[in-house]
Amino acid sequence: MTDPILSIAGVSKTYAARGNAAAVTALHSVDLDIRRGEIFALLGPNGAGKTTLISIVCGIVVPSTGTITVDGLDAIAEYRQARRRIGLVPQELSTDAFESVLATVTFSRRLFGRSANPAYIEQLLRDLSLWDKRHAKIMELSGGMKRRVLIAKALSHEPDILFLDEPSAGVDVALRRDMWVMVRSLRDRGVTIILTTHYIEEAEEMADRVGVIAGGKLLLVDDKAALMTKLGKRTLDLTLAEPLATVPAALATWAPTLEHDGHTLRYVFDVTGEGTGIPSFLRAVGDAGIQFRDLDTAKSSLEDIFVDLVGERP
Ligand SMILES: Nc1ncnc2c1ncn2[C@@H]1O[C@H](COP(=O)(O)OP(=O)(O)OP(=O)(O)O)[C@@H](O)[C@H]1O
Repeated sequence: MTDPILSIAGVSKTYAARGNAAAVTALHSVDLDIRRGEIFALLGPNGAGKTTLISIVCGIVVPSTGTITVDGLDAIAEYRQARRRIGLVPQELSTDAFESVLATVTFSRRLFGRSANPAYIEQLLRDLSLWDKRHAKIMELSGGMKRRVLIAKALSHEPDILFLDEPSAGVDVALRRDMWVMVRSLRDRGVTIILTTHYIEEAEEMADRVGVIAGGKLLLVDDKAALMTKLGKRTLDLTLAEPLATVPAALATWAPTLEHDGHTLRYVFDVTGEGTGIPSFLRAVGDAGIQFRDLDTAKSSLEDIFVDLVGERP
């Protein structure tokens, strides 16, 4: 791969035992390279280690082992320079309740040592529909507006990499839509986006590549399309002219099932499997004298793939 913008190598994290709580290993030797300009979705159930990984990259949590390189900079030894490249939209807003929107976002930019750029901040607030609220105090804003402020803060210093931690959690439809429009336009401008999610649809809709994490282990990383093809299954449903009581022995090779009280003959196959395929199955159906009225095919969703891998719904 050409020159990743972010490289995570052998990163583990064990939170030490405290009081009655035992030590927790939240990450087990994670290796991950993020490509310049991609939208990467880190998909995993609660407690998988997503937030821990993001927090390590952003310098909020210290890893137990491993290295992180941000655009060629060591994220620990060259923390300030590396951190300047990164914007983080956390799950919750923790400070600034009494500040105005404009002051908060302007201050965030200064924190990263960037010179003032009122025109950029104005455009950012306009893009996030916050300009009319620029003089409002954070505490006066609705939950959705506070989320928008978090995004504005994360983008205030013009980062090259944007992390979105569970961007859709507790967000209404309008904000979600605005957010995705914005993410796509940021990507078009060359910003690399990494989002964590346990919503499959989000990964399916937005990501160029997907990484599946569970129990602190990165189980796989692949192009979304390749993942769907490689691991995807296809279902062929035949709506039968006459219902069947049992699957005819002649079709045993394909192991189809009967659904809807015998009205549907369902054949599920692995797209990469040997000897599978619709034509041979349909020939066998014809040879067995089975008539059908309709035919429907469907690909498995990322959700089905995830359940196969992780053994639970995200
Ligand atoms: N500060 C901490 N001290 C001890 N254990 C922690 C700490 N933070 C996280 N953990 C544990 O590490 C594991 C991974 O948690 P993490 O928050 O990274 O997962 P996550 O994938 O982001 O989950 P969620 O989707 O629920 O936010 C969990 O078992 C969690 O309880």
